[in-house]
Amino acid sequence: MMCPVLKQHVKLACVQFSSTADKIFNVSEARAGVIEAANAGARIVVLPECFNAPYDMALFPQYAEILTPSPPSKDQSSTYHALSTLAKDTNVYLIGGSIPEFEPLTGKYYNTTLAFGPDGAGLGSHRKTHLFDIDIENKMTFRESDVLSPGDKLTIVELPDYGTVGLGICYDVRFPEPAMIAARLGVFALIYPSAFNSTTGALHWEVLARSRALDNQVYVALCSQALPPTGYPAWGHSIITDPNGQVMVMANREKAIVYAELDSEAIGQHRRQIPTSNQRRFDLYPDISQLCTKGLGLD
Ligand SMILES: O=C(O)CCC(=O)C(=O)O
Repeated sequence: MMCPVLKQHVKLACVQFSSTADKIFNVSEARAGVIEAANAGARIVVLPECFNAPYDMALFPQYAEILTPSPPSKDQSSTYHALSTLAKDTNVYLIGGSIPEFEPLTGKYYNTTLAFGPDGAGLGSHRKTHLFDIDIENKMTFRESDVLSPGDKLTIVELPDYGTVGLGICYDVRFPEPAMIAARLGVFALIYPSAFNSTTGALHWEVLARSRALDNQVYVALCSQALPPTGYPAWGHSIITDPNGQVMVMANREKAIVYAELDSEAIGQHRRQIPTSNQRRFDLYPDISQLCTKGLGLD
């Protein structure tokens, strides 16, 4: 098992805001938030799930973009390029929330996050692997799979100044296995652009963030959309937890930026104090990080 390494202290920010029907406005909101976070000293900045479009499956195809590093044609808006430029302008590692993706070869749609380095280069992408299909009577029904296809790989991205992070999107946080695999392979943080809702957010948001952190003794960041005046009732409460499962910071439901200093010593310290990572009984159950290497983080 690889020991997670955070090479140096780093300030991480979650930029929480709500998306509207106006893509240009949404991208400008993201830009303003990332600039503010960078000016406050953040070097890893995270945006919410579906930040450039309404979180509404019926509208996904209308907002979806082909994700390509090649320059956009004049009538093709490109969130890819806006994010790449933003990372470069602000000198941050940018985990670009998620955006609706159209894959022209297959005609499929995905919910996809993009990661960029401070030079603007794409570092990796993650297509949501577990689609949000739930039905809680009279409270919350959602079926991403009506429109979206699931991604078929787990994603670990290297941020050269700091180490590696595991990426997931929102509902992915409910699944401990990918988080565990990423942690065993040495990530210092699990990062999930998200948009829970009033029903499941109240039930499970904080406990999921804390569980993934404590299970794996790594940092966890969930960056949510804020609660909009109408439409999808995003839970907000962007949260960063430490490797001991404690909440370092949590927003309310309004627009906000939350910050936490990730300490390069903290993971090792918590692992020495409560050494579950060395006490696993692989004679009784398998080490899933050894079983699953398919597509892992390698675009
Ligand atoms: O897991 C949940 O309760 C919410 C998930 C969600 O909102 C999403 O995946 O977009």
